[in-house]
Amino acid sequence: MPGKPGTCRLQVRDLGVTLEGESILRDITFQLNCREIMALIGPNGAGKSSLFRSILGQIPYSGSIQFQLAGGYPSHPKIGYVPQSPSFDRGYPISVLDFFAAAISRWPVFLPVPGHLRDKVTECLARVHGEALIQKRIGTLSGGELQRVLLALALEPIPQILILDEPLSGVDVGGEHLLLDMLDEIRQKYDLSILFSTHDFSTLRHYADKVILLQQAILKVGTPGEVLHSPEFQAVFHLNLGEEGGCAQ
Ligand SMILES: Nc1ncnc2c1ncn2[C@@H]1O[C@H](COP(=O)(O)OP(=O)(O)OP(=O)(O)O)[C@@H](O)[C@H]1O
Repeated sequence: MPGKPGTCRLQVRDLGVTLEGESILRDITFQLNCREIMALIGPNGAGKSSLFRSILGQIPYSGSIQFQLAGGYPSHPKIGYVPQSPSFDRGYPISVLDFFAAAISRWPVFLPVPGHLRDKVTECLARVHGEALIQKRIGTLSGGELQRVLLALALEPIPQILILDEPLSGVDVGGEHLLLDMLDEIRQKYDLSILFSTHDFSTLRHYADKVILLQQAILKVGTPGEVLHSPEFQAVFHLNLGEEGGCAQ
């Protein structure tokens, strides 16, 4: 379901980022509405992660980032963040339960997890249909399973905005659809907005309400069709995806 302008929204205006004297982002203005799924695309080094990091308050920026609740009241949003998939050593001995318990409660990973904490972890994993993963070793999870665990972590507590940095990388095609269907379910169930970056354009039509094409500045914003068929998109990626879009990388 597309976003509902006029209710809550994230408003980014004239955002600029300069790191080590180099301009990374400039003139970034866009709006993310309630329940909207927005995809951020652009070549390597375009500034996608930097934009996320500025919204998260991790790097300095110029311009403004504001969040308004329904009724137009300014507020500090709760933001859930799924970083670019970390890789774990296959032999890493920590279970999903230990990892999760340590992350949400600072419970030491070398102590047995008490019952109430196990129940909490089970409840969190259930939000992503991941209860069955609780005893698996974190290093043995597939790309899609690891993304689900990281997503469950970002949903505790339930945020108003969910940001995912390349959630589809390292996930196979079947897993991609599972994950994106889950994001769609989550935004409706918890009434939140989602901003994610991707290099996979084949899923955009089905899952994104809006797409931003970024290369230091916003080159194009619109529906997936509008962006994928724009001269700006073809110029940046030197390709023509035809009617149905395709898959880069
Ligand atoms: N801490 C930093 N100091 C200086 N330059 C940085 C820093 N972090 C990122 N950059 C530069 O900012 C630019 C944008 O990087 P960023 O990671 O935001 O791009 P991206 O679009 O997420 O790329 P990718 O698709 O490869 O993940 C790059 O040129 C990068 O080298």
